[in-house]
Amino acid sequence: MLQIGLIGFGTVGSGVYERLTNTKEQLEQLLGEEILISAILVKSRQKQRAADIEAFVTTSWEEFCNSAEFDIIFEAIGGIEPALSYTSKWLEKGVPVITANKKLVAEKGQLLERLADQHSTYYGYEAAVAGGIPIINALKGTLTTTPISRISGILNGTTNYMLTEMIENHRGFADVLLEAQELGYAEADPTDDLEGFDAWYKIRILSRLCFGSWPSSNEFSRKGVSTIKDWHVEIGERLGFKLKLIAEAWQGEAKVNGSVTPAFLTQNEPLASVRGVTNGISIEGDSINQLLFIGPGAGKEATANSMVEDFLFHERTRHSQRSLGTKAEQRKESFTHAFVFLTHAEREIALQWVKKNQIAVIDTFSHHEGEGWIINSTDVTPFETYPIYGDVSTRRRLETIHSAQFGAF
Ligand SMILES: NC(=O)C1=CN([C@@H]2O[C@H](COP(=O)(O)OP(=O)(O)OC[C@H]3O[C@@H](n4cnc5c(N)ncnc54)[C@H](OP(=O)(O)O)[C@@H]3O)[C@@H](O)[C@H]2O)C=CC1
Ligand SMILES: N[C@@H](CC=O)C(=O)O
Repeated sequence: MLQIGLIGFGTVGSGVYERLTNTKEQLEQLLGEEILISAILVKSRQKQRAADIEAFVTTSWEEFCNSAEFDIIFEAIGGIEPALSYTSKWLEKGVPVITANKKLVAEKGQLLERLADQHSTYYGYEAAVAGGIPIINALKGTLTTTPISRISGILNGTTNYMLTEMIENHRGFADVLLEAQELGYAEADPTDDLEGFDAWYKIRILSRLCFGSWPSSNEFSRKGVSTIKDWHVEIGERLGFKLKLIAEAWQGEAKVNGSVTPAFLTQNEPLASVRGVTNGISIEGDSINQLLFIGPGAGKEATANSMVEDFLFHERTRHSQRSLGTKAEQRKESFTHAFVFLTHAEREIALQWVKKNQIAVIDTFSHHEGEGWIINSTDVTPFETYPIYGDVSTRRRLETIHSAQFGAF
């Protein structure tokens, strides 16, 4: 009999319980043995739990550990501690651990993978990136030697859901955030979603799989959605762009670069049509051109499905691993233009700034709160600036129309 331990019984943990219970027969057939959810570890003594949980539920770590001879542990509590100590304990005993905890994987994945190797077991983190999309095991299992030059995507379901609702249904920020929390999409502290931490953990994990080494926390930049104003979004829409929180990592000349930032996408960029809680991931390389993965990025069922499939993947293909010796292809900077937003009071300074730096402004839009300028530069500007993804080179150039203002370049 295969004994299962669940650490955490919130949105994801309870989803894993339901998935295991509802597909028990099928799983037992596949695994060739009976499965039993032996114990569940939670934090709060006060919380009401469903009456029909057929497992020992405890708030005591010691009781949990002594309650069974576990063959597999699912961790869905989040954060670094105590998840790190709990995970280490089971890996050291040679028990595989399946997690959805992207923060722990991004910050301590190197250590935990080493521990798993040393004890000939498995640390599975399929569900930690992009909820229901099987991207981790696709990279490990079927793209093992494919050279990759860039990976990019919409990796946070909460903010994509919020941006979609705010733009398409004109709803307020606080209202949609509350809904995303009620739907179980947001992190325990939603600052992780809003300030881009969640997507930043995920792109660091993907970067490790695509380019070989674990990026440290200061190597990838991060900007969340909290600086975005309604009028930035409105101007972007009027000029035909979609605003998305984009995470990317690419192989530069000397090192791997990475970032998380709100960005404006042209309509024909595949990720521009990724709406709601859906995530999208694009993988680029010479031999594959572009692969796209689109699917649910958060939520109970999708994430629990990934955790259970991760466990089965391990059982079937114990030795699958992306060859981290795969030579990565180099990429240039992945955008050439940016959107600059200025208040009307900043206009004169901005005009002087573009002239002094010989930067071409190729389109503008004026709003009662300020202006949006599309510039052909990727440099840091003194104004609120977001990259543009997609080809804007054929846009109407302004210098002939406004040469008196912008100067002719
Ligand atoms: N929600 C989602 O859509 C997704 C979440 N994830 C990740 O999954 C993990 C869990 O998220 P989610 O299910 O949403 O979180 P929840 O807040 O819904 O659930 C957390 C669970 O962990 C338990 N817990 C928290 N701290 C401890 C502790 N110290 N000891 C024992 N139990 C503890 C809580 O206990 P109690 O019930 O007593 O409060 C609760 O059952 C996180 O790492 C998250 O990033 C990944 C993909 C998608
Ligand atoms: N808070 C996360 C949950 C899944 O990883 C998100 O919104 O994407």
